[in-house]
Amino acid sequence: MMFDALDFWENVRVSEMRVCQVNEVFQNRGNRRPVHAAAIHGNLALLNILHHLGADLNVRDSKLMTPMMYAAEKNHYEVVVFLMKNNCSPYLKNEDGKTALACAAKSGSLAASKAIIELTLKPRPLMDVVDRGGWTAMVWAAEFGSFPVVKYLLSHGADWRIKDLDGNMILHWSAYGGNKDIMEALLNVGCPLDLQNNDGDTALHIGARRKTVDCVNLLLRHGASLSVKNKAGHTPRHAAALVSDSIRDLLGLSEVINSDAIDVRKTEYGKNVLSGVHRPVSTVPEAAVKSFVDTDVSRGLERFRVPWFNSVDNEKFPVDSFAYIADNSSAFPMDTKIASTVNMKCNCSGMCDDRCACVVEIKEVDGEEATRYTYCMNGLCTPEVLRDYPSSYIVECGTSCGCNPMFCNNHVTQQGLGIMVQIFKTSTRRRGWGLRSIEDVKQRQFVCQYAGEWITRTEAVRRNDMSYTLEFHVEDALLLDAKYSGNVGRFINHSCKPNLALIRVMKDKREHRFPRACLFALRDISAGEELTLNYGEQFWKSVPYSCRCREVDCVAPPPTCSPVKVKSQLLKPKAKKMKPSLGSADICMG
Ligand SMILES: C[S@@+](CC[C@H](N)C(=O)[O-])C[C@H]1O[C@@H](n2cnc3c(N)ncnc32)[C@H](O)[C@@H]1O
Repeated sequence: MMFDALDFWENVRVSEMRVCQVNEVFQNRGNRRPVHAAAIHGNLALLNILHHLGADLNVRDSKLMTPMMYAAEKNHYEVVVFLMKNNCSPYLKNEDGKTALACAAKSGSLAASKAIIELTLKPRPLMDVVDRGGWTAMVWAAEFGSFPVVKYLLSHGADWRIKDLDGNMILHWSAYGGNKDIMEALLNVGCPLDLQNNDGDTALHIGARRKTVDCVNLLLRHGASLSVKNKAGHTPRHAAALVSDSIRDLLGLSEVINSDAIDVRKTEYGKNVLSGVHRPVSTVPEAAVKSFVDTDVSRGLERFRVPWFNSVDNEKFPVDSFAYIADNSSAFPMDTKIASTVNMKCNCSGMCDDRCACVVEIKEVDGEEATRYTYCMNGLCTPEVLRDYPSSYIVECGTSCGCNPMFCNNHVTQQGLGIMVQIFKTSTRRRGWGLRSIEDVKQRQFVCQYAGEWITRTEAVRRNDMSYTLEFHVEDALLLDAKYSGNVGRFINHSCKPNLALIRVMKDKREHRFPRACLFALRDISAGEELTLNYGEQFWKSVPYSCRCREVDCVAPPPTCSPVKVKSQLLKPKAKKMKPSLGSADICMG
């Protein structure tokens, strides 16, 4: 027996509530049950009681809505978390075919969207579920103008290429919704600008018709075509003629906007080029505008897609020249025995705090306690990590720790890529491909790992190419080589004024000997900037070419030795004894 939760929802005083069954169906209220009411109202306590009394949490009302869909729609994220943890399926659909995630996205409920994604084991398929109109959750967020939700879903790998039943892509819906930030984010990941739907309309036709001035302006700046005709034979100008003066003026001025908007050579490091979809303009020689390819170089191994882009020449990205790995690997059985006082396991439950054994360091000599370099609540590494760089290192909680990786914020680098990046062809000879960010990055934010294969020095000599090799100055350490197996880190070029720091991160005993090399932002980095690292003096002493970072204060010395000498240097045992402990060690390239 249970009191009427629906009365509770309608603010009827408790004394006036009537008693009802836990699973009673209220036919006069769309076949909802008490659990629906508790979810709609965000009443977690009531939901808990109902659950303990045996209420079914996955029940549907006459519109096939589950309690989780209602809670998601209203952004009651604690209720969503509770339902997810109590085995409610995020894949159930309502009568329109919408999942709870789509309900959350449509109403701009960021916290609820996050709760669903983070508590779903493999969230990518869930994000790409379509409803009866062929719309994904992200399309709903774009139409209803929720930039935070679109950004979150995009950054977690939601597929922007899915077309709806009318052949619209999300860019069409974003032009319809009119939110310029959403449109910019979509253009930045490579949404095709002039794609036509089943009626032949591009996003520009739709923006013009809907009078979404900001979006029309943005589309024009990215080079959207004014001459594409839809099936009725109308160009975007025709569509605009049916609407307001502001749009007509905008389209009338479009040639002026186009002629000075995008110069590939000027903006190679700028935002515009990231769209990869702009058309050649008069200032750019035809041959200089090449390809943007939205394959995922990581082949699904990263939580964000990794596209490549070449606006410089005809070289295609060498997909098969290396195997993509998201974490370090080794071809050798590795001796992981360590003599260490470093604590590598905590007994926390749920979320760790500053008493966590992974975070607190017991000093060897006097038994004093100190806080290690770790992360702030917002996920950025602490300022001390960069202050004490390169000797700083981070200990994260690992698989044998008691905490819950879902809630503990000491697992930052274990989720793969930290930001959305793009591999691009640089325009400087010798620098080849590089890596850039396609979102703004905060100082101290985790960017990515430098993943590679652990190899011995003998193997390094056999490979005879130190271009992708990281050396950890730790006693009898192996070398980390990304030549044949690596991740996006292997495309990071050197700069004498770098924007990334390479920090050692360990999460368990094995990683104490073989730490992961993780890259954190040394300063705020804008979307479009190339990500760079300082390879260290040793690297420039051993290569037969000089640095071409183009920094004004480039300090790389001119070439001093031949490739043959590099090889013979490698064969000799190191003259200087390697640094004995992690605490004082640093890492360098080559
Ligand atoms: C780790 S790889 C970086 C990715 C590389 N650009 C590619 O296309 O695969 C290191 C190599 O990039 C090139 N490189 C990186 N930074 C450079 C710089 N500042 N000047 C000249 N060459 C650079 C050198 O050939 C170096 O051996």
